[in-house]
Order: sequence, then structure tokens, then C-alpha cells
Amino acid sequence: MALKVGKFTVLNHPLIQHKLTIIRNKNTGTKVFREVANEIAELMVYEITRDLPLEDVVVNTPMGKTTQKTLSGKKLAVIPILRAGLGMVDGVLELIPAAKVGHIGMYRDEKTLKPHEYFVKMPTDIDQRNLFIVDPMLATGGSAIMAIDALKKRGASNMRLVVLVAAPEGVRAVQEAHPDVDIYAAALDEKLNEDGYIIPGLGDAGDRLFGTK
Ligand SMILES: O=c1ccn([C@@H]2O[C@H](COP(=O)(O)O)[C@@H](O)[C@H]2O)c(=O)[nH]1
Ligand SMILES: O=P(O)(O)OP(=O)(O)O
Ligand SMILES: [Mg+2]
Repeated sequence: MALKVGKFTVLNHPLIQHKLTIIRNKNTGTKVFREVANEIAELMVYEITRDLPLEDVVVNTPMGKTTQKTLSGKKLAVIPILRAGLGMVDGVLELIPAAKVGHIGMYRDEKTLKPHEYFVKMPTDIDQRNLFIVDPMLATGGSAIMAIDALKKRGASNMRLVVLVAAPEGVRAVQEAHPDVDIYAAALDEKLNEDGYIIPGLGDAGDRLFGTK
């Protein structure tokens, strides 16, 4: 019997590639980095939500009555992995303003590269929502795996992971740990270095977003 492996999709729309190149550049400052990271997140969510269910609704135009389509009220939520994931939230909310937002705070131990969870605050009905977990970087995959564990523990069952830059190591690790979770990235990079940073990547996304370091 074949084992299900989560889908991994690179969303390589020309605008996404162009904007990603801007934030990879080490000379791009905090202000532009923030703006463009959110723009990429917005474009990615536009692509990913093509399968949102629609239903018929009757609407009165100035010319008369017509039956048209509307979103079928699917409940959505965006879940940033702090801090860096915060840099994608506004972009997602630009397109899905009614989405709830749940936060998972996590930092990576610089030596072991293991994630440490320090904060979780979720909407109460997380188990009924379709979730977009956002983090700019999927490196070893440890943070994403722990975040998905935390969400499943709270009853969530329908989630997608949306990252800007993925490393092959992280994609494999998430697919192995959570084969039910599809992953979307703006780019699949070459590898991780010995410090767990993605090569060529864009550096530490949290530091670049918030001007720390
Ligand atoms: O090049 C990188 C690699 C990682 N990060 C930060 O680490 C986590 C993800 O790392 P995992 O090893 O996948 O747990 C991510 O949240 C980033 O904040 C980075 O910024 N740049
Ligand atoms: O994963 P980290 O340690 O880089 O955390 P942050 O997103 O706060 O920079
Ligand atoms: Mg960081």
C-alpha cells in the first residue's frame, strides 16, 4: 500500500520570484523587507485558495435579480510561527480579512537547532477551521513539525504550511512527520549550512523583519 506523502508545491509565479529576490538581497532594509515579505505571502495565498468552496447566492444588482457565487463560509485561520511568521500575516489578511489569527511562539536553540515553544494562543474553534501555518523559513523542519503537533493536539485537522524559502531537509522532515499537511513555498533552496541556515536563503528572517542583530 502506498503511503500518503503531503504535496510540496513551489509557487513560482514571476511576481513571487521577483519579490523573493528583493528580500534575499542583504542590502534590502527592514522597511522594504517587511513590505515585500507580506506582498509575497499575499500572492501565495491567492494561488493556494483557488480550491475554496463556493455556493450560490441571490443578489440584486441595479438591473435585477441574479444568482451568483460567494465563498461558502469556510472558516479559515492564519497561524504565524513567531516571530518570523508575523511577517506574513498582514499579507494573508489582505486577502482573507475575516480569518482568525492564532499565534505559536517558538525559537530555535542555536546549538542543537531544536525548537522551543514559548507561547500558544489559538482561536477557540481551531478544530473547525482550515489553517494556514505561516513561517518564512522551513529549514530543519523542527519548528513546523512542533507547530503542527501543537495544532493537532488542540483538535485541528485541516492545515497547510506556507513558507517563503524551503530547504530540502525541512520538506522531507515535515512530509515524514505529517504526511497529511501540504507544503507551499516560494522557492526550494539548495541546502542547510552547518548552523541550520538555508543556503542561499535570506538569512535570519526574524532578525531581518524586526531589525534585531
Ligand atoms: O535560514 C534560516 C533558517 C531558519 N530560520 C528561522 O528558524 C525557523 C525554522 O527553522 P527550523 O530548523 O525549520 O525549525 C524559522 O522559524 C526561522 O525563524 C531563519 O530565519 N533563517
Ligand atoms: O526560529 P528563530 O529562533 O529564528 O526565532 P525568530 O523567528 O524569533 O527569529
Ligand atoms: Mg530568527
